[in-house]
Amino acid sequence: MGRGLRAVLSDGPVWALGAMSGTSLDGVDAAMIRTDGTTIEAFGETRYRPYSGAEREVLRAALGHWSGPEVGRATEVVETAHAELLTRFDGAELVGFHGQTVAHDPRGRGTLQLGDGHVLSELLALPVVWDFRSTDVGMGGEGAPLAPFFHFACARWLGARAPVAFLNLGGVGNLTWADPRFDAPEAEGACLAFDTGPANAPVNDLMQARRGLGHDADGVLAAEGEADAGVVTRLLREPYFRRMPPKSLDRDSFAWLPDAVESLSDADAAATLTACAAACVAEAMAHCPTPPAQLLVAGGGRLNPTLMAMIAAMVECEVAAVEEVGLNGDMLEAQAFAHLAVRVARGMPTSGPSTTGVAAAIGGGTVSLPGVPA
Ligand SMILES: Nc1ncnc2c1ncn2[C@@H]1O[C@H](COP(=O)(O)OP(=O)(O)OP(=O)(O)O)[C@@H](O)[C@H]1O
Ligand SMILES: CC(=O)N[C@H]1[C@@H]2OC[C@@H](O2)[C@@H](O)[C@@H]1O[C@H](C)C(=O)O
Repeated sequence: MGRGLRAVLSDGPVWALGAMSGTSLDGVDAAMIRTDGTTIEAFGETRYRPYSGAEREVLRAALGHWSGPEVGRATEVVETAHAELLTRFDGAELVGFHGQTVAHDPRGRGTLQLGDGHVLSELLALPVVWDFRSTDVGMGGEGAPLAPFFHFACARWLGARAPVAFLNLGGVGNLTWADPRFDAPEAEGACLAFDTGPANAPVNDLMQARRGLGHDADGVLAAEGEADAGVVTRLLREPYFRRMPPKSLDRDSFAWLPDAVESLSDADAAATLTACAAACVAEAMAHCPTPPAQLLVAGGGRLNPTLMAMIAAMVECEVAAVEEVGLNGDMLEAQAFAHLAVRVARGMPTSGPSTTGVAAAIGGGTVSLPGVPA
């Protein structure tokens, strides 16, 4: 049996390659993991391919668009970057390709991740699982977050005996509370997940606009400023924070936020937007069914000491980067889509009522096989 087909048809562990282009628009992460879709057996090679400044501008121009020339140009950037990166890996049997979200409106127009998995499948001569979010949205779910069923597998992998919380601080933040004492992530009560609020994206946009920089490196600028409590309070008064989870956000869901810091100095604006991200996390913790022993943080925001200190000051439990328990905080999302690809290929669910709000646990995603026309 061909390697690719074994990954789809057998039920044993396989090497899966996952790729994620996140809402921060910084680049593509890719990672191998050996899994049967339930149990993580090993973590493998990882690689990163940053977007150039010009590529990032093409992606940024497509944000909020559902079709048109901006989307066409951004799709080309996404496909080229993934082709460059994924052809450098050896030994993968299956690929999970998330693509680039440019628009997400689950209760309205749907969700859009750029990049055609069929093209990638032909190029890599491997089965590619892609378009992970559409089915969930089509069935009434939020379409996000999808990493939670992988976080549940991580909680089991690290041998946790009590509920743990995973926080991803990307462009947007998302939280998973997972109880590893359950057998499966879709079991009622095993997971609760949702987007916490804006995380790095507003700070990145501020740095781009005011300083021509991609982000506030090490939170240095935010540390020099003073947060405007009025802006933080206004954000937390948004109806989103009253909604019970599951719930998800678009990258730029709170479009008024940049204007609210317009009159502040660079440092005060950075401090305010960083405090907003931290306050959203603190607000989110109140939704955990039971207090987790630890808040394990992944995503680029964990490398921002100012943001991490603000979060630690606002929440009750211990806050630690996922590296402290042996995971890779830069690659957790790429690994998630490798794990989820195996689940999709094998007909296992990737989301459920407590992670996306979908009516019943379902497996989203399209499987493209090389040599089989789209
Ligand atoms: N040393 C650092 N200091 C401050 N911020 C940092 C640092 N390193 C990374 N970041 C932030 O993390 C971001 C990248 O995070 P990450 O790669 O987790 O996001 P993403 O995967 O694109 O987003 P999402 O999870 O929302 O899809 C950068 O754009 C930057 O804002
Ligand atoms: C629609 C979309 O792409 N959402 C992303 C985004 O980035 C973080 C947060 O918002 C999360 O909901 C999701 O990504 C992660 C990987 C997820 O689905 O779990």
